[in-house]
Amino acid sequence: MKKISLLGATGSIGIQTLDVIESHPEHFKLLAMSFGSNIKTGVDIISKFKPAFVAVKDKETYEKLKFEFSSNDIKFGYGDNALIEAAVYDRVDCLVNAVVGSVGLVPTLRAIENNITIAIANKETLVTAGHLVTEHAAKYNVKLLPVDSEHSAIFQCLQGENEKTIDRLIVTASGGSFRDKKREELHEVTVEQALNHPNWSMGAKITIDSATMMNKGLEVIEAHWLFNIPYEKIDVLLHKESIIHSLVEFQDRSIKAQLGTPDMRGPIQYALTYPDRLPLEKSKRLELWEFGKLHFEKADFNRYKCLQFAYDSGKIGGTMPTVLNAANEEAVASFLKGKIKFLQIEECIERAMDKHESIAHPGLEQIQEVDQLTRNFVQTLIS
Ligand SMILES: NC(=O)C1=CN([C@@H]2O[C@H](COP(=O)(O)OP(=O)(O)OC[C@H]3O[C@@H](n4cnc5c(N)ncnc54)[C@H](OP(=O)(O)O)[C@@H]3O)[C@@H](O)[C@H]2O)C=CC1
Ligand SMILES: CC(=O)[C@@H](O)[C@H](O)COP(=O)(O)O
Ligand SMILES: [Mn+2]
Repeated sequence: MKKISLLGATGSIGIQTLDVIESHPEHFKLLAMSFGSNIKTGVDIISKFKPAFVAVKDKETYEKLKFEFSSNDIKFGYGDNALIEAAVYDRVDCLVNAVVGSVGLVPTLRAIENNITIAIANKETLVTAGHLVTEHAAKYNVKLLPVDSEHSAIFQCLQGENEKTIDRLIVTASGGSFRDKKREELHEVTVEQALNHPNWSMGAKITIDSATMMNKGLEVIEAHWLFNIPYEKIDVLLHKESIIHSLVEFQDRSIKAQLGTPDMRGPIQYALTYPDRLPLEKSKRLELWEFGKLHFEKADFNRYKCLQFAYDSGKIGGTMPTVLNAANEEAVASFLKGKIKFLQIEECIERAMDKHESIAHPGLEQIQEVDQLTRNFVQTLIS
């Protein structure tokens, strides 16, 4: 029985992780969880799964939960320390980090220090401080298992392979909600249009990232850290059906790909069962004849400027990816609130990166300081 802590339980990945846990009660037990402030969904999850510890973002939500579950034996906490407490609770076997944003960084580092296997969906943590996370994982001999569909695909392609023989990673991209629009048509697009992803139902932030193609940029940096591959050997391929989840090319020009219907429960479950597999309940079998054709296009870096920014920041390294990520988080949150237009997201990121001089080999405090300064700077551009 694997004891699991789940950060971001009320989110898109969180709910699908709970679905996987629920379908294999003999294998998985939810011991601790966290969420932000979606109390209605949070209460439903707590009532059903009865975890031993629950962390929430703010005191108000905490007080309401304490009252709601006063007759139960469940412990509650709130704020940053509670998020860490949930991550390492009772030395769980596996932390599923499905929170959104760089808030997931410190809990991940603390879980690694407690020798807890990390199933990582929270790509912002790897983008903002990939060197700290991977160095920590190596130091404590802890596994970092990918949940993101592309990285799970690459990870599955690499099973049984010698990593020295990898020639190239090919990360596939759907193109997002505006893939059929020209750049000139993006000036007046709405939040509602941007949230309409063609293939996946996901949280708001990642859906906007997918529309700007920043999601793919973040994934390139995520792949760099997870698989220790230089940026020159990571390509992005437009593939509008999201059926091939990514590919690996080896030195002998052989290419392996991982395919499946777009269903995040597959990668989530694989991270939880690795190196084994279990049946995936209620899953649709992929029948390639239903598609007939699959489509591929070269990624255009002038059309998708965020993709270029991500490669640039990754190659510069140091604190530049921290700036890329923090500026993007701040700009996307403002776009979602209707404060800026869609194309201003990339303007904010470009200006934040232009202003920043990267610090090489930053420690946690420097990362946190740069993250906060970048957010403050982006706010001055918005207000
Ligand atoms: N959705 C998907 O299919 C995929 C997602 N990912 C990645 O997984 C991560 C989660 O994505 P997704 O599930 O879509 O996101 P959602 O927005 O759906 O869920 C985010 C979760 O994090 C919680 N949360 C948000 N902010 C905070 C905070 N400051 N402190 C504590 N908890 C917080 C939310 O709580 P509440 O809502 O209660 O406030 C919610 O439970 C992201 O990094 C994303 O890029 C990767 C691949 C696919
Ligand atoms: C499901 C998943 O892993 C998302 O990150 C997905 O890849 C988004 O799709 P695109 O960014 O390719 O539009
Ligand atoms: Mn992905």
